[in-house]
Amino acid sequence: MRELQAKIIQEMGVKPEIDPAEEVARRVQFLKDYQLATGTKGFVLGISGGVDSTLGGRLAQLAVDELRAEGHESDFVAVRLPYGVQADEDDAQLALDFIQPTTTWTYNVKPGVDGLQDEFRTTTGREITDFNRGNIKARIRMVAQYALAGERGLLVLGTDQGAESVTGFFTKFGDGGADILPLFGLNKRQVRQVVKHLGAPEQLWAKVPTADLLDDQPGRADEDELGISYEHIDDYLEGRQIPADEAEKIEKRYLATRHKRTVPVTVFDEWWR
Ligand SMILES: Nc1ncnc2c1ncn2[C@@H]1O[C@H](COP(=O)(O)OP(=O)(O)OC[C@H]2O[C@@H]([n+]3cccc(C(=O)O)c3)[C@H](O)[C@@H]2O)[C@@H](O)[C@H]1O
Ligand SMILES: Nc1ncnc2c1ncn2[C@@H]1O[C@H](COP(=O)(O)OP(=O)(O)OP(=O)(O)O)[C@@H](O)[C@H]1O
Ligand SMILES: [Mg+2]
Repeated sequence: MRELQAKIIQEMGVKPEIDPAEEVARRVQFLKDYQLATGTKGFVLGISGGVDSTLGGRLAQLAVDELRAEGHESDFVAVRLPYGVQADEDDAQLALDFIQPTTTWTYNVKPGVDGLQDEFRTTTGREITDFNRGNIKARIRMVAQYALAGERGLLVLGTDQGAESVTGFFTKFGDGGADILPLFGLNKRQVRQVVKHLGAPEQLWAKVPTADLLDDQPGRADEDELGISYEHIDDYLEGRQIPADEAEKIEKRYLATRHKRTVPVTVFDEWWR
């Protein structure tokens, strides 16, 4: 195995194979223990219709069901955060049907995003790029979830998992901004495996991953933007050998995005030198 690969696998905590039932039990227990230890009242998570939030949402609801059955106060707020009308709204509704959340809300991020876009133009005299605006969408979703969390004493869940973490394929302080990460340690195919094990319909577990942040290219596949396949990323994280040029692409992204996987850098930090 490549030297950096071994280091990355240790940091990402990905196992070469998993027992889905064991992963569900461990992660539901983690959510329950964390809620009880912090004295909070439950969880909030944006549900996009993608496979990561489908799993994160279902695990949260399973934790809430168990906490309630044990006599604790607990709520899971599943929040739809569309930018106006979402093209794959059907998938989001299917995810909600599967998750069965105690509470479902819809919080349209369009007015917030458009307001910032207008003020960007006023401030700079220029039109914001579609790419940069995509990151604003992800950050406004974070703001909306923290508004709900602050009001109700909830924890914001994040859906960061191994394949996204290693490539830094998330918006810093956007979808990367969360309190706890119940999927961390799984790669993308393991997320699918666990969702399938929990009984989600194929339309959800087989869905092509998309950040879906661009107006110019709606539903653009992550793999297209990344230029690396999830098959290769997953194999790499399971310790398998992949073509050297693909491994180099992953490692280049890993090194360039270290700043996203740490708390803000201070004068005491040396890791970046
Ligand atoms: N070396 C360094 N040390 C400390 N900070 C550094 C830095 N380099 C950049 N930065 C900061 O980081 C910022 C760039 O990071 P960021 O704002 O995240 O922007 P960036 O990484 O350029 O873009 C986010 C990427 O994540 C993808 N994404 C986003 C959201 C969801 C998903 C998904 O899979 O669903 C994917 C999105 O498609 C895009 O490719 C810079 O503007 C700068 O402020
Ligand atoms: N339209 C949306 N509505 C609600 N939440 C969203 C929306 N888009 C993104 N999110 C939130 O941002 C997170 C990161 O997006 P990401 O695309 O990585 O995950 P996903 O859509 O759940 O799965 P996939 O990566 O397979 O598309 C989501 O898990 C979800 O919590
Ligand atoms: Mg998505």
